[in-house]
Order: sequence, then C-alpha cells, then structure tokens
Amino acid sequence: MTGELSPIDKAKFVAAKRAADFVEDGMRVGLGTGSTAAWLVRCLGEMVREEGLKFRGVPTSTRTAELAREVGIEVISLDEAKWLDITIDGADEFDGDLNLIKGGGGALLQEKIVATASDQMVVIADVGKEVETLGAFPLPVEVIPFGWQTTQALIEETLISMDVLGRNATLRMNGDAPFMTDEGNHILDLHLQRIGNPRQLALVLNQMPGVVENGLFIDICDTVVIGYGDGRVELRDINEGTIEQDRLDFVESDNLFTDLAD
Ligand SMILES: O=C[C@H](O)[C@H](O)[C@H](O)COP(=O)(O)O
Repeated sequence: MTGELSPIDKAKFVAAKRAADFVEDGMRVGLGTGSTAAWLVRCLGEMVREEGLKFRGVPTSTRTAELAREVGIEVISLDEAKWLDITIDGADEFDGDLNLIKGGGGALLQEKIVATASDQMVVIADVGKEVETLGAFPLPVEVIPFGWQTTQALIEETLISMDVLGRNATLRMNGDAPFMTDEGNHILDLHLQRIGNPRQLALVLNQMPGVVENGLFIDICDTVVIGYGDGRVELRDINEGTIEQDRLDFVESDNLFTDLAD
C-alpha cells in the first residue's frame, strides 16, 4: 500500500511520533498494545536503527513483543526490568482528569500492571478518543473462564443496584469462539453508555470473584499526547493542562510513513 493514510491514522502516527521523543538512552520503557502503540513501536525501532537509541522495552502483549523484536528493540520481561521509567500506550477513551478506558484490544491486564510499575504513563491517542464522561466505549472486564456466566450475572446485578444506565455485559468473541487474552482469560464488554463514578465502579468490579481486572485506568496516566489528522499534536499534563501545541512535519517522516503503510 502506498496510498495516503486516513486522517485517523495520521493522528495516531503524529501522537506516537511525538511521544517517542520521551524515550532516552538507558531507559526501561513499557510498550503498549493496539494500533496507536504499534506506530510508537515502529517509530522507536527507527530511532534504534538510525539514531542508535539504546533502551529496553517491556511489551504489554505477545503482539507488541513480536513487533518490537521485529523492528530491533531489545525486549525484556517486567520482572527483569523490575521498575520502568515510562510506559507509553494507547487508550480507547480519556476524560478531562486523564482517566481512561482501555482494553479494546484485550490487553488491559498486562497494560495496567506495566503502567502501574512505571514512573510515568504517557497515553497516545487521536483526538476522537477524548470524552467528557467515560463510558460510550464498552468497558472491558477480564474474567476467568471458570463460571464466566455466573460472573456475568453478578456484574449485571451489581450494575442494576448501582443504578448504572446500560447494564448488559457481552462476552467478547473471536469468530465462533470466545476471545482469549494473553493470560487465557475471557473479556466481558460492559455497555454502560456513561460512567458517572469511574473510581467507584473500578473498585466494585475488582472485588467480584471471577473478575481479574477492569479497563478503567484511574489516576494512572500523567500525560496525554493528542494527535490530529492534519499533523497537529497537543500535550496535556495531569497537573498543568495543555503544555505544548505543535505541528509535526509530515515531509520529514515520509519514509517511515510509507514503510508503515506498506
Ligand atoms: O487492549 C488494548 C489497549 O488498551 C489499546 O491500547 C486500546 O484499545 C487502544 O487501541 P488503539 O490504539 O488501536 O485504538
């Protein structure tokens, strides 16, 4: 493919490209999962190959691990790294407090463990991911396969008692079979429409037997790099609000852009 990327892919690309500049020699870096994080991994691979950047990456999924190795990034496990300087990852939604919904690609468990073990979490997202209130994107909840229907029923009952708007939890499928996470679990997607109190919901969900983790990331993200389809990028910091607005030079990135599109 040599054609133009869509505006949404350009937005993801510029967010990833700007965030790649956060990575410095010697760092231990959490590498997120998803289409936006894949741009980041490729940008970092290019910096390793062409600029001699030296860092070690901790991938948040087998997909990311494969891509990272492919582009020349040194991959280590979280236990080898022990603690990370930074994690850079995508998101399905972010709000004004930089709280997130993640897990659209099913990697929320490893993503949350890795982000929580990092000094800093930077989210990369196209502007379409910004919301006033979380919840339009179905909230992924990772559950163990044993008794998953009982867990589903328990979640639905609890949502009713919490007076949450949408209440149905659907099992994520991969073709005809249930989707399996890297940890061998299933995902229930909660169709809530609007999450009035994400902090409370995150706590309640994680107290249920059968629930392994939920896709609400509360007080974990420090900075969001927002990409626009015309090449603009904005950095939003949890304490200081917008701290940078810039425009990325597409011409300079043409090679990578074409490589990525191919
Ligand atoms: O499980 C997947 C992750 O949480 C992704 O980071 C999230 O779904 C965003 O993915 P994308 O960048 O493809 O929109």
